[in-house]
Amino acid sequence: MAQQTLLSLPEFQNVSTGALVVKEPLNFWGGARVKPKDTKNSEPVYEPATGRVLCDMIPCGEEVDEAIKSAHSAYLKWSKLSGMERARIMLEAARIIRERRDEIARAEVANNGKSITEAQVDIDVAWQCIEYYAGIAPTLSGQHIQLPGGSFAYTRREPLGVCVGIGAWNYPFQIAAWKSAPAMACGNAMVFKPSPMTPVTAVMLAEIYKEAGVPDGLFNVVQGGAETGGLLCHHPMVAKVSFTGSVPTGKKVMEMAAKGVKQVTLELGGKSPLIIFKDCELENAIKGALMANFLTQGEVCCNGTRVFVQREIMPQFLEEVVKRTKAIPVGDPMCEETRMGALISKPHMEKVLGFIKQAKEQGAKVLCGGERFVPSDPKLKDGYFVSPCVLDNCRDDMTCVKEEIFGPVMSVLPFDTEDEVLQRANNTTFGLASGVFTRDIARAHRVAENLQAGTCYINNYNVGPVEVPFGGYKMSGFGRENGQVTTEYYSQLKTVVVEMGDVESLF
Ligand SMILES: NC(=O)C1=CN([C@@H]2O[C@H](COP(=O)(O)OP(=O)(O)OC[C@H]3O[C@@H](n4cnc5c(N)ncnc54)[C@H](O)[C@@H]3O)[C@@H](O)[C@H]2O)C=CC1
Ligand SMILES: C[N+](C)(C)CCCC(=O)O
Repeated sequence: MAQQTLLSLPEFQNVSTGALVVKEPLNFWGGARVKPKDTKNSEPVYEPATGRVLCDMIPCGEEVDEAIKSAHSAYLKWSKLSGMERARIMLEAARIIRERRDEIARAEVANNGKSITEAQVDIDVAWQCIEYYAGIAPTLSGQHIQLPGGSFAYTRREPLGVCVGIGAWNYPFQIAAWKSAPAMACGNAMVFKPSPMTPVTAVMLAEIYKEAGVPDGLFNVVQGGAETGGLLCHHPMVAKVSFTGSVPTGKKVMEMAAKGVKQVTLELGGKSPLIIFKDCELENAIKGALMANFLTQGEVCCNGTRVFVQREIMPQFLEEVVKRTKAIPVGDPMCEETRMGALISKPHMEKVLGFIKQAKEQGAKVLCGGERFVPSDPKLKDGYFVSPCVLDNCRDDMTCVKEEIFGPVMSVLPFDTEDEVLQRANNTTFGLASGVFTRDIARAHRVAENLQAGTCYINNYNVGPVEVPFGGYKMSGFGRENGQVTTEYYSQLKTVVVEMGDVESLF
């Protein structure tokens, strides 16, 4: 099969698994792709569905400084525009993403391994996020405060300056949009570092912003891992770091940012509870449990992986969940019929399989899946596929119930009473999301109030409209993404006090 590169855009729209090769530089600053200075630390990036090398990720070293300076010069121009002017450009970017949706989705699939159907939704969420913050940009305003004697004060909502975004590999394009859209709406510039495993699509977003008319340097992409991330977090010209990833790395980012007293948003992992009461609408609860566990091969931070089911309905619940889990079409992520693609990497696949093995050793029962899956298509034989797994006989003290697996593994736990299940659901250091299925309206709101998590879904799971704030409690992080409130995390308030009379001095 002919190899296709990102430059051949018309063919790219039909690119199939195993065919894409990315050769262009993946850094972007000053309004253009930038070749890395030093290729010696280059790392191969794999296509998860085939195990084939897709491109090389060449980490940025000292060039990070150029990207940050480029962002700063753009910030000086962008921050002087009115909200309406910024909105017009952001709306144009959203329009271009809509137009190029399938092409971006295909690149995302080749790099991440998730199904094309999901990738298309992710790209839709990305343009919706930019559109949403374009709408908010002109509404940003301060307050007028009347003081005695005709004096007054007013507040100005001002940008922070250069913000850094550090992304994870599970939603590469969407995370870049979730971070850049509110940052730009508030008048900031951004330097974004994708995960070294998913370097391909963030730079497409950079090109789209440029085409839409942002000043050169407003949204930049630097490639790299921990070292590059460290350079960004330590840089004196950076005002804020917004991070998505694991708890241990989040702590390091916070420590580095603390040295420069930089603001931080941390969007970390979870081990979220989904509570299914016997009075639920069972069909919806089953669908909810599947949505809570199997999107993006289970590699979703807010997944409801501890599924608490009231004992009386456990048999019906398990029978139906297992039947539908077994029926999930796993395979070529570029095919429209596929509902589950490949995990991000071989080591990650092995880690997930290790969790399942350990769960069995600790007494859990595998009701289905949990094995490496080799699709019949020979080109997928080295892909990182795992059959979706449902674990029964789980106890709260098992590793699979306590730790984030980040794979297609649902742990099911019986419960008897509301008080008991709330106590067990909250018995975790995480607090990203939670869910409850019940027909009892009072119970639903009581449970939502008592769950210690940044989000509680009532009678659904994993819906994420961009209008709604998203973020964690406890060790799942702080700060929020999406929703109106996120402008507060990308801006600062200046108070201006105006004296209309004479100065009354004590001296
Ligand atoms: N909250 C979420 O959405 C996600 C959570 N995770 C969790 O994290 C686990 C490991 O995944 P990783 O991608 O390895 O997560 P990670 O936390 O190591 O990496 C996330 C990002 O931080 C960067 N980074 C790593 N070390 C850094 C440092 N010292 N300074 C600054 N930046 C640094 C990485 O290059 C990447 O861009 C997963 O198995 C999962 O449990 C992973 C991805 C997303
Ligand atoms: C599943 N969704 C889209 C609602 C949230 C994804 C958040 C993340 O894992 O970065």
